[in-house]
Amino acid sequence: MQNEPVVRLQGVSKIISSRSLVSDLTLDISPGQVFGFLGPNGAGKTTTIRMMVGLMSISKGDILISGHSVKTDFEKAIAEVGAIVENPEMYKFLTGYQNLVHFARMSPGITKERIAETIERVGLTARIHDKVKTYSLGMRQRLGVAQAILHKPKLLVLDEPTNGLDPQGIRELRDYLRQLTQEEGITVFVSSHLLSEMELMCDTVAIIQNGKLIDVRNLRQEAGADVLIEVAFEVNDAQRAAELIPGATIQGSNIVVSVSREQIPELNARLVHEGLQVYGIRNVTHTLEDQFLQMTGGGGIG
Ligand SMILES: Nc1ncnc2c1ncn2[C@@H]1O[C@H](COP(=O)(O)OP(=O)(O)OP(=O)(O)O)[C@@H](O)[C@H]1O
Repeated sequence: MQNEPVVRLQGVSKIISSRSLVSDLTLDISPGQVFGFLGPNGAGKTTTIRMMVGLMSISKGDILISGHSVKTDFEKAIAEVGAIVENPEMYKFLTGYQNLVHFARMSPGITKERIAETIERVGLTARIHDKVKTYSLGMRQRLGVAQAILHKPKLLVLDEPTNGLDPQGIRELRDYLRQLTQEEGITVFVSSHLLSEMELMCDTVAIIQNGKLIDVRNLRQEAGADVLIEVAFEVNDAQRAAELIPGATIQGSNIVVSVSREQIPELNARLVHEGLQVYGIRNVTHTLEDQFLQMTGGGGIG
């Protein structure tokens, strides 16, 4: 199916010794994007990922990967996944290329051409015949990603991939993950506790705290006519203004209304036409940062 979600979390919970680590996560991830799973330390990101890739059992609910249940159809589900959850296994005294060839032997059907293509995709061509022990952290990670996508999975899962990378490394990661979605049609699922990185890297971000899903946001919506923003009009008579504008709520001397950008001058004209004084118009849409700061009490972003 064309629009089938790559990942579907259906009421997923993890309970260990009667403690709930993850509660009732429900979420669909559509194909071809970089999807961010954002939350402070201990929020339940790794637990969720471990359930997605079969490293931990699911206490309640189910996870479907390309329509296959991780619970009841694990082989098919996991065939669609490439992941780096713990440090990928690599032989440091072999070259990157030798590592990939060795790894490819374990999965049937991976050709030499596919290995070459994958090396290209992760930008390791220039150093692939050097020993892994000479690689930087970023290069080891690229090799790990190459290993993870050799079998052309639909989903690539990376747990905190920016940890330990310098700003240049983070930038490169962002660029090649984006390219992977375009060139391989793969969906990338990354977790992080750093909002600033997620905002630059991801098309959609889900926020998790204390094991619960707080919000899911599309970060790539163009500011167009169909995007609603919250706008406050500061007026001399909020009561009357609210009567003139359907759906408006009163907040002190302001009315707040969800509108498209194009409607703002229209509403302003209506208020003025009805004899109201408009002292100010402000966009009060909560940014992701507002929300994340509120949620983490101000300490969660880097
Ligand atoms: N096997 C386990 N048994 C008991 N508690 C666990 C287990 N694994 C994780 N936890 C607890 O579950 C909570 C969520 O942990 P998890 O590792 O999923 O968080 P996280 O969002 O990935 O955070 P971090 O970025 O710090 O890894 C934490 O309080 C952790 O101590």
